[in-house]
Amino acid sequence: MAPHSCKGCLRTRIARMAESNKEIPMEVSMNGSDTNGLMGDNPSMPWFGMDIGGSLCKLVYFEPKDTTKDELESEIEVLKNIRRYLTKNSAYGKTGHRDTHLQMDNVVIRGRKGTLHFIRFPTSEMGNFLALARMKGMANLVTTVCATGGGAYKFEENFIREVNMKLAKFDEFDSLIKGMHYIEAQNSDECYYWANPTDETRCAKVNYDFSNPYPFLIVNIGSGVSVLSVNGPNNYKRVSGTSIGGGTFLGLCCLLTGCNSFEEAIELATGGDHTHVDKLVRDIYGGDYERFGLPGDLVASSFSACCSFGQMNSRDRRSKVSREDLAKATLVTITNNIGSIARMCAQQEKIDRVLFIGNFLRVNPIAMKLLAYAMDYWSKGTMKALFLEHEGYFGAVGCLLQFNETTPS
Ligand SMILES: Nc1ncnc2c1ncn2[C@@H]1O[C@H](COP(=O)(O)OP(=O)(O)OP(=O)(O)O)[C@@H](O)[C@H]1O
Ligand SMILES: CC(C)(CO)[C@@H](O)C(=O)NCCC(=O)O
Repeated sequence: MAPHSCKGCLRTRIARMAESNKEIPMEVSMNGSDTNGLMGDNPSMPWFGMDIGGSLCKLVYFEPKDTTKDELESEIEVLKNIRRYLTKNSAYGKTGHRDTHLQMDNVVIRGRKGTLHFIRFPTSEMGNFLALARMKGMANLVTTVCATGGGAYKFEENFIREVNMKLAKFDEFDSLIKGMHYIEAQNSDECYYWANPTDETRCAKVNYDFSNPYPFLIVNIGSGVSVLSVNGPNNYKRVSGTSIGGGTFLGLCCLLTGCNSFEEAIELATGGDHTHVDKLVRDIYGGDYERFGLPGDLVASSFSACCSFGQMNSRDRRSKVSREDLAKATLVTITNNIGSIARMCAQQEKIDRVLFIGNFLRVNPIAMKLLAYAMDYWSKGTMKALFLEHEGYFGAVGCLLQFNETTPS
């Protein structure tokens, strides 16, 4: 589908309103000037980018701040209400959240200056989201929304049927990379690494200058994990992936501990000790396995302490394991596995900087520090784990940027 140009869009809107016998609002005038915040060849407001993933839907909303008094006065009520609703609240229903700490002011998109707002909700709530969008009058706008992620395909029909919205679909990895470069260039504090990741007293986030990025590896930890080798702005390939990702962590943690949310899982893990659950090299060797550089405190076998006969029999040992320990062991198991795949991919691609992103890293310093340590240790200091503040939002930003730039599918 070719993206709308301003006038084409206006024509389509009027035609669609006429087709559906809707009253054409006064604000859409027939002389070709659309007063709903349109300028030049830009698509009509509101500008959204959506990344509809397997677990979370990420919604980026661009709020124009350069609107003239005249434009503001003539803006239709529905648009005003949507802007007010999105920007004055930080929670939407029971499960929608705006990450206010990530908000970016004074950004320029397609020549318009404004603020980027970052909103997320579980993809399982898509039905409620569409009902809310309808209630807020979105169905009367006849607008196109940029979308990426698997859900852009899965829910395309629902958007048309329920809110009269067309999805301009963009590839999830093209969007991810474009969004990542855009945000990184706007925000000098975006990229960082963890210094002294294993020392609680000295451990710190340190700013990293990523202005000369190529080549680098992206490890996107969402529900599943994708590994991309990036050699230039439009030159990348997906080199690997694993189904054992953020969704696996949350699923297993809920099953093992009875917790009900990602936040609860992370909170439990923070108070846990994985060595009560895992078998370490020292449990097998009595110390380090020096010849092959395996330190005694390395996990030799995940989750296997609970089923071995040592000083305690397995049932006694299991009864001493807390929910916190199980959550921590799950987090360590999944994270180490991802770290190991990342390192092998980096080695194969001859890349030394690995950018870990995705919402699995949200409020999750344990995983970030483990990844930082693992990359450094196993590469003998030659590889660096990097992180970005807007960890899970790049796809949504990237597809918003591509609107009108290329022809979406
Ligand atoms: N509030 C939350 N609710 C659910 N999962 C969360 C939450 N916060 C962080 N997560 C973690 O983030 C993961 C989803 O990350 P992300 O949004 O990057 O991926 P996705 O786009 O849903 O998945 P995919 O790209 O595989 O389709 C979850 O599996 C979970 O581990
Ligand atoms: C299927 C996607 C790309 C959807 O974002 C992601 O969940 C993923 O990369 N999963 C891992 C698939 C695999 O390589 O085993």
